Amino acid sequence: MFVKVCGLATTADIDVAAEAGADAVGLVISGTSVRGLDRDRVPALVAHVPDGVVSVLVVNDTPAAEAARIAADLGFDALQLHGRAYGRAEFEAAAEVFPHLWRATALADGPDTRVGALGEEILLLDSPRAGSGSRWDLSLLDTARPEGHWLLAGGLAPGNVAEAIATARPWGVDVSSGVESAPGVKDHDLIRAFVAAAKAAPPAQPSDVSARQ
Ligand SMILES: O=C(O)c1ccccc1NCC(=O)[C@H](O)[C@H](O)COP(=O)(O)O
Repeated sequence: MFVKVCGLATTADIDVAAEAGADAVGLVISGTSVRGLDRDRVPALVAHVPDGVVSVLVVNDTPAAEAARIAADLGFDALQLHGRAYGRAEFEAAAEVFPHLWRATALADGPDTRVGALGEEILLLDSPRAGSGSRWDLSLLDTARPEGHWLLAGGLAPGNVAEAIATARPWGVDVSSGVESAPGVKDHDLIRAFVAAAKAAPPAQPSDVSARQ
């Protein structure tokens, strides 16, 4: 089970996630998120991500091509374009600069659920309110379940991730609010507990596929 911990804010957060066994960590640049980092802090944080852990730049209101340039310049491994602001044209513009794109969307918005439909390497299905800790109706997957490299997100936490994996059968999971002690403040014990619970859950898909390019 591929596990991403999102919205990290300090080098200690990164160390804990990596030591716990997270496969990917997300750093958020956003004018609307409590987890939005001052841009001058991002270079040191991404440089701190150890080899073997996928560093993901997460944006929701930065123009896609600009975000792609930041991802390329700072040496991120992937760029997660989050929300309805990013359509095919934005993905194509970003891919010209930086090819390792992840598409984050809400199933309630009726997106194309084929992984790679907009050229992305990974599809992330989230609640309509990203980063809010809100769960969503996983029965929507019954008629629109993706295949391949897709992550389940939205209101996951150490205590519900195993059940969510069993229901949704994703390739991986993503968490932010559920491993925090307060909005934007990561709780290191919760990160450890989340990664352990997700890794212990029986995989619903083969894990022999890697997201690292
Ligand atoms: O985390 C945020 O604050 C955020 C803000 C704007 C766009 C995306 C954001 N997060 C992206 C993620 O990948 C989150 O981990 C995902 O939405 C799940 O969040 P949560 O329900 O809080 O676990």
